Amino acid sequence: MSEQRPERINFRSVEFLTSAPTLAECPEDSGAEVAFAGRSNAGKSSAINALTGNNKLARTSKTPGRTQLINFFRLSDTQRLVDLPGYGYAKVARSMKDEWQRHLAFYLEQRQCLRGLVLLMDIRQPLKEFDLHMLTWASEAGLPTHILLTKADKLKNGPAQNTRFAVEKALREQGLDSGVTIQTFSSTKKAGLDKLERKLGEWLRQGDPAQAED
Ligand SMILES: Nc1nc2c(ncn2[C@@H]2O[C@H](COP(=O)(O)OP(=O)(O)OP(=O)(O)O)[C@@H](O)[C@H]2O)c(=O)[nH]1
Ligand SMILES: [Mg+2]
Repeated sequence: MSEQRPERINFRSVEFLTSAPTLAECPEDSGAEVAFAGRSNAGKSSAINALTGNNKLARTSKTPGRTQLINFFRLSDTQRLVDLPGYGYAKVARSMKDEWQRHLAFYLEQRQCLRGLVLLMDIRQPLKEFDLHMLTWASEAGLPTHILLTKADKLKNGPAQNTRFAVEKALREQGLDSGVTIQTFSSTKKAGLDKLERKLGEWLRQGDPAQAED
């Protein structure tokens, strides 16, 4: 069986595209998009920077809730990465949180170009309420999800993999494991980048006429 090896996506060619205050103001719903979601401070912006090799691209912060706009990054004319605002920011009013949750659910369900969701969780506190909401929405929308257990550098090697097994088991038990893949990750140590790149490449090339086999 001959396997075609499509060209790797050059994540380093990334450029900031636009910020949208609401999902209604997103760029045109065409091409292919992958969104990064997760609780505030989970490391979404750091992961995008590590992936693209550009530490100045997405603003990171020790203060949770730094990313309040939906930031779009362009990889090519038809491929984008999306940094979603963190959820679970204590200082945001309850009504705003509810509003944001509605937007988020709408985006996951309606956005045609959305190929997959990267869901980041701090490896020291995975599967919080927000994460389960996201997994439920993604599952309902039939959206493949790749979980990054971030800040794995904060743990020793063994326990990091044990956490992954525990999360996999919990998802199976809750019937939320369909279409979900999981890996450990560290932006600071650049650990797990290859696996993440492969998953994103798989998603972003879907439906790309340049990659179509005939
Ligand atoms: N040790 C370690 N720290 C990390 C890692 N990834 C992120 N951090 C730190 O965690 C904090 C939050 O990272 P961000 O990337 O800003 O998190 P975010 O999910 O974008 O946060 P919001 O924009 O507030 O939603 C920063 O101080 C980062 O330096 C990691 O892999 N290892
Ligand atoms: Mg951020």
